[in-house]
Parts: sequence; C-alpha cells; structure tokens
Amino acid sequence: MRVHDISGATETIEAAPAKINLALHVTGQRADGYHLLETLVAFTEAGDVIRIRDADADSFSISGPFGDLLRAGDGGDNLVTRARDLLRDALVSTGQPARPVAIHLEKNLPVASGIGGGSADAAATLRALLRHWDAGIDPQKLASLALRLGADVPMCLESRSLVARGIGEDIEAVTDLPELFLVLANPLKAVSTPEIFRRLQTKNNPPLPERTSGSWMDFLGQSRNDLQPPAQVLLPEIGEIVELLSQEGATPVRMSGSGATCFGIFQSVEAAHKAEMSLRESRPGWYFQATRTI
Ligand SMILES: C[C@](O)(CO)[C@H](O)COP(=O)(O)OP(=O)(O)OC[C@H]1O[C@@H](n2ccc(N)nc2=O)[C@H](O)[C@@H]1O
Ligand SMILES: Nc1ncnc2c1ncn2[C@@H]1O[C@H](COP(=O)(O)OP(=O)(O)OP(=O)(O)O)[C@@H](O)[C@H]1O
Repeated sequence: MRVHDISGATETIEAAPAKINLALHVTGQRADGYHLLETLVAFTEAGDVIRIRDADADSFSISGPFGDLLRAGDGGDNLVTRARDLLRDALVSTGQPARPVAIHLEKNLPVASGIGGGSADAAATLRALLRHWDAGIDPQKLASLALRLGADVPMCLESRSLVARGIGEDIEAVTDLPELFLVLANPLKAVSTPEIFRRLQTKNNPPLPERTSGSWMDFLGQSRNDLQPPAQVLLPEIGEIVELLSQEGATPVRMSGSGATCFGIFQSVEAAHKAEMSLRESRPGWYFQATRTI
C-alpha cells in the first residue's frame, strides 16, 4: 500500500504476516548441517508491519509490543536492515539508485518464537523496497538473496499457503487450503532455532503424507511437527500450552517452526476469539492471539 501524508511524502506500507508451519517433517540433513524439511505453511492476518519513507540518510526505528525486546537483544543486526543492504547492493550493481530510506518496524510478533517474525520482516522489507524504489530484480536473484537472509525468508516472500521442501527454498503454492481460524499461543520464552535442530535425535523422518483424497484437516491429522518433541523437552510450557488450547476446544493443536508458539485450529472466528479471551485470563503474562489465515 502507498499513502501520502499532509506534506505529500509517500509512505510505503507492507504487512509482514506470521508464518505458521501447519506441518513440519524433518526428512534428512545436508552435508553442511542444514536439515531437509517438508512443510505445509500458511500465513496469518496477525503480523508485523513495515513502513518506508524517503530520507536524507538511512534510518531504522522500531515500535510495537515486542519492539523493546528486539532492540535490547539485537545488537543492531536486524534482519530488516540486512535485507535493505543486500537488496541495495544488488540493485546498485545493475545501475539502479536505491536512495536512502527511513524504515519503521511495528513489532507485533513475539521474537524467536517459531512464527518467522524476523524472516517475515526481512521479506516484507524486500517487497516494500522494490515497490518504494520502483526497482526491478531478476526473480532468481531475489530468491537467492532471500535465502541468504534465512531459510524461512523465501517462503515469507510468497506469504501465501504453500508447501516448502529442501531447506525451505523449493516452494510449491497451495491454492485450496481453506481459511483457518487460529489462536497462536506462546509463553514468551525465546527458543533458539539451531538449538532445537541440534536436539533433534532422528533426522530421517517420514515425509509429508500423500494428499490423494481427503480434506486438509485429514492431512493435518496425519502429519506432525518433528521439532515439537525436542522443543517440549527444553521448554515444558509447550506441553502446557497444547493442553490449554485443547481444553478450549481447538483441534488439531501443534507447535509452529522450532517453537515455542503453538497454534490451535477452531471452528469459527467467534470460537477463536472466545478462546483467546479465556486463555489471556488464565495465563496473563503469556501471548495469545486469535487470527485467521490469509
Ligand atoms: C524451523 C523453520 O522455521 C521451519 O520453517 C526453519 O527451518 C528455520 O528457518 P530460519 O529461522 O530462517 O533459519 P536460519 O536463520 O536460516 O537458520 C538458523 C539455524 O538453524 C539451523 N537450521 C535452519 C534451517 C534448516 N533447514 N536446518 C537447520 O539446521 C541451522 O543451524 C541454522 O544456522
Ligand atoms: N526483525 C526481527 N524480528 C525478530 N527477530 C529478529 C529480527 N531481526 C533479527 N532478529 C533476530 O533473529 C532471531 C530469530 O528471530 P525470529 O523472531 O525470526 O525467530 P523465529 O520466529 O523462531 O523464526 P523461525 O520461525 O524462522 O525459526 C532472534 O534471535 C532475533 O534477535
């Protein structure tokens, strides 16, 4: 989206939807240590927001409920500014100017929580800057630039339902996933992705089930998140969250990514909102967010 303020300046606004691994099977490991995955991914209305304006010099600011946390822990190496710098280098090398910008991140998603917040921000920055600068880049170059920023960034560039394989770069669109009503739940304890992969004992797990017939809900019933058992050993609150979401009537309930965020699927938007309210009351310090897939 592009808006003009009272001075006529153009602001480019881009949503950075949360990434939900509805199923995540770890099927092997590459020689360089990265794990091979098969994952069904959806994106939600809940997410961060990137805003970009022209400026005399580059700047970066953060607001939102999880903004402080990120500033404190980030040491200046944010995925947003890394995305800006990599994209600018690529554009300048093809003679495109990529002028200075002020980027603002509204950080609504918990940090290091398995729903790809940083990856979503990086991907949204790439999409927004390409629009803001009215620039062009070869799609393959953009895909490899995204992958350099993180294994989840290529799928976040798509930001619509998909199956990803490889380490996340081999992407196939899914066009018939129904709209899902979810509650996202997190105990607000950060989980390190490499740590969870390190703790995973069996690397060669069965792939995603074949989807010959049957509904996506049947498919979800037959699939897993292979990172959930090791994450739950590290953080027992994950087991508690699964229990709480199930008690609210969600099915299935599963962890996303490397955790700790879990999602529960509800029958209706009303049921999801009711569960969100009830969960907030029972665990006031935790993160609960009712949302729907896009
Ligand atoms: C768990 C997922 O979120 C599922 O979508 C992703 O696979 C993780 O993606 P990500 O957070 O973008 O991960 P990256 O920032 O690229 O990698 C962080 C670290 O996680 C480990 N890693 C990551 C992805 C992968 N397929 N295998 C791995 O072993 C590696 O140790 C890597 O150094
Ligand atoms: N814009 C950003 N938002 C969140 N984290 C960021 C950002 N930039 C850098 N980081 C760093 O990246 C790390 C991972 O954060 P992120 O929120 O993307 O994790 P995640 O949700 O577990 O990701 P994934 O699901 O892709 O594994 C954090 O340790 C954080 O300090």
